[in-house]
Amino acid sequence: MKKAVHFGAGNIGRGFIGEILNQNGFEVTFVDVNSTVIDALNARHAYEIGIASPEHEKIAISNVSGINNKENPEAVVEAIAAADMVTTAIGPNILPFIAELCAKGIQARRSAGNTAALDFAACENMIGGTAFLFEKVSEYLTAEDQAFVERYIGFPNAAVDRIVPGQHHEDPLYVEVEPFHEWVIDESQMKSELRLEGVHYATDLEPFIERKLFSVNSGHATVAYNSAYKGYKTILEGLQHEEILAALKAVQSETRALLLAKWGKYFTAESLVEYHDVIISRFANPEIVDDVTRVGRTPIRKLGYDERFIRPIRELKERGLGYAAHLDVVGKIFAYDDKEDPQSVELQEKLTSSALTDVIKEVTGVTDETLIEEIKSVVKKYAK
Ligand SMILES: NC(=O)C1=CN([C@@H]2O[C@H](COP(=O)(O)OP(=O)(O)OC[C@H]3O[C@@H](n4cnc5c(N)ncnc54)[C@H](O)[C@@H]3O)[C@@H](O)[C@H]2O)C=CC1
Ligand SMILES: O=P(O)(O)OC[C@H]1O[C@](O)(CO)[C@@H](O)[C@@H]1O
Repeated sequence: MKKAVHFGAGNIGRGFIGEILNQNGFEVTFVDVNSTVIDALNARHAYEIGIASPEHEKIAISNVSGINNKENPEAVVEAIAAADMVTTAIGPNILPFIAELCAKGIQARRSAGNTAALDFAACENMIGGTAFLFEKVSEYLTAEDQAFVERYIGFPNAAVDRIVPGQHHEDPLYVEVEPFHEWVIDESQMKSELRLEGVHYATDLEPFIERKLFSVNSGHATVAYNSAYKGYKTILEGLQHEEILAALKAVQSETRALLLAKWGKYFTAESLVEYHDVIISRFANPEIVDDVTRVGRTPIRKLGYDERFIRPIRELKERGLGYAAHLDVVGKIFAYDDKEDPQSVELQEKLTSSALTDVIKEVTGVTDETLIEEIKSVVKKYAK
């Protein structure tokens, strides 16, 4: 049986990556710091996924186990040494913390003379997520290890799309997911010959990951921050408000203009409208209760230079295209106040203790003075 190691036994890990790996006949070892989940995986070696649709289909997942990387890092190294595939879904901020273990796993393969090709795929909401992981892993590799990686280990970028909301069930392993799913891996960066059913292999990931990130993630975040601003608790509640739906459609329209300008070879205006309409219906799935706080989590990350708002704004501006709808959401992200979210607390503290221009520069990385002034004006407009 083929073996996969997956970092992050959370929502997307169990609710999507685990399903695809299981359907492809893999034995999956989940690596996580959550001992409740890891203990349950080792006790049952199985779990269930529920599909959030009127039919409420259930999918049984088997041949799974877990390792707590805090308590048993050596077991993770051994698992990577014997793996046929390694994936992650732990959040972009956490990737640096697993880099050393990944490097040790690679070194263990090299010491054991295991020259079977292996790919690492980071399945995070991030452009160049696996490349970022590789950069961090490289910090722990010697020149000899690097030569080994060059021959046998691939770090293909990937994009995953499935809405898996926060889970509140008695069973810590049960996970409810939307029916839609899409997993794309950049085949040109792979070393292994393994190809999975249910994964789309592309040689040009960039247009597809940008379409996904700037449509699903920018769109969802637009609904979340607008909903938070108006005091709604769930995405579905917020979407009932016509101004919020209009804000989403305005962001989508700017996104289409950018995607067509950059990637007109891949997409038509009609196909993008269809893609965006499907996304609205996914956000409005009545079977899913998705908290605004989940979709709005980590606002400092989401205000990043290459993230879902600042990057499209920069790229639209460079092309002389409109970006008012994106900019409006940026104002509401700065106003986002969730006492349970450490980044939201940090952002609000920065706003009270430092000059606004400095906070904008630090958080967004923007240096264009005109844009900084525009951001300042929306931040002031929505400051509470
Ligand atoms: N939930 C969703 O709908 C989607 C999420 N994603 C991406 O997948 C990633 C994970 O998201 P979710 O599954 O929603 O989050 P989650 O919070 O449910 O899962 C993350 C898991 O990582 C674990 N973790 C945290 N620090 C760790 C460490 N140092 N070592 C090992 N495990 C650690 C947590 O305990 C948790 O189980 C994010 O990058 C997200 O953007 C991508 C597409 C869809
Ligand atoms: O995981 P992040 O980057 O915090 O953003 C949450 C996002 O995850 C998703 O659930 C799936 O991509 C989106 O719907 C949402 O925008």
